[in-house]
Amino acid sequence: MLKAENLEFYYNPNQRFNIPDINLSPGGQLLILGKSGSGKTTILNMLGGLLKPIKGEILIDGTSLYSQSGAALDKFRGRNIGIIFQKPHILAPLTVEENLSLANFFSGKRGDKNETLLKELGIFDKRKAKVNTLSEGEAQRVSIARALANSPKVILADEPTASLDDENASNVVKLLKEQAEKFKAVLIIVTHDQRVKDHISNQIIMGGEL
Ligand SMILES: Nc1ncnc2c1ncn2[C@@H]1O[C@H](COP(=O)(O)OP(=O)(O)OP(=O)(O)O)[C@@H](O)[C@H]1O
Repeated sequence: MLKAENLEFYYNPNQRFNIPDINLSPGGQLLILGKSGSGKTTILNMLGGLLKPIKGEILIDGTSLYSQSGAALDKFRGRNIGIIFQKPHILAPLTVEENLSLANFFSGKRGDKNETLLKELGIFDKRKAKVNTLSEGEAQRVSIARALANSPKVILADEPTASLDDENASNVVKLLKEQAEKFKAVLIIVTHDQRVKDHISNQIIMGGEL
């Protein structure tokens, strides 16, 4: 389902990242741990189709991610990959449901499960609220709903618990796992948050520079 092989990347040649291979079946989960600056966001961006590796290949359902470019890659990403960014990438002046509709629009998929998703994430009552009026935890759940709105095959989350208290952190990881299991999606979480460690047993540690 998701394979990353022989990936190489550097921003400058003196700082090369040591990137482990990844091979996950549908429904597979992986936690990528590592200290700040070890390259966690960098690898997530590569897996998410946002940063082309210098060498190596990423395969999603047999399709080589970076054999596509431009609009084709954008479309593939919109249909197959849901990314939860470290800082919620949601449009603050829009309402919760408008943010989800926008995600559906860009991927060309129907938003027939938006309502269910909002209910499951506990933000259905806030569907008419503008995102800039929500608490941080609620905004985080909206960004999760938006990432999941197109039933992606791959869910990538970058430090999804960083700004949350213990209870919300645990809830967010459980929600991500539940949603991934429900749709047999691959789930990859990158974090340095030790609280997430107990939730996903399949783990790799980024070793930083070579
Ligand atoms: N666009 C860029 N240009 C140059 N260097 C960069 C760029 N983005 C990141 N870096 C550097 O690459 C290293 C890894 O960054 P990255 O954001 O992947 O780490 P991280 O493990 O996600 O860190 P954190 O946990 O603090 O978010 C850092 O030293 C960072 O300064």
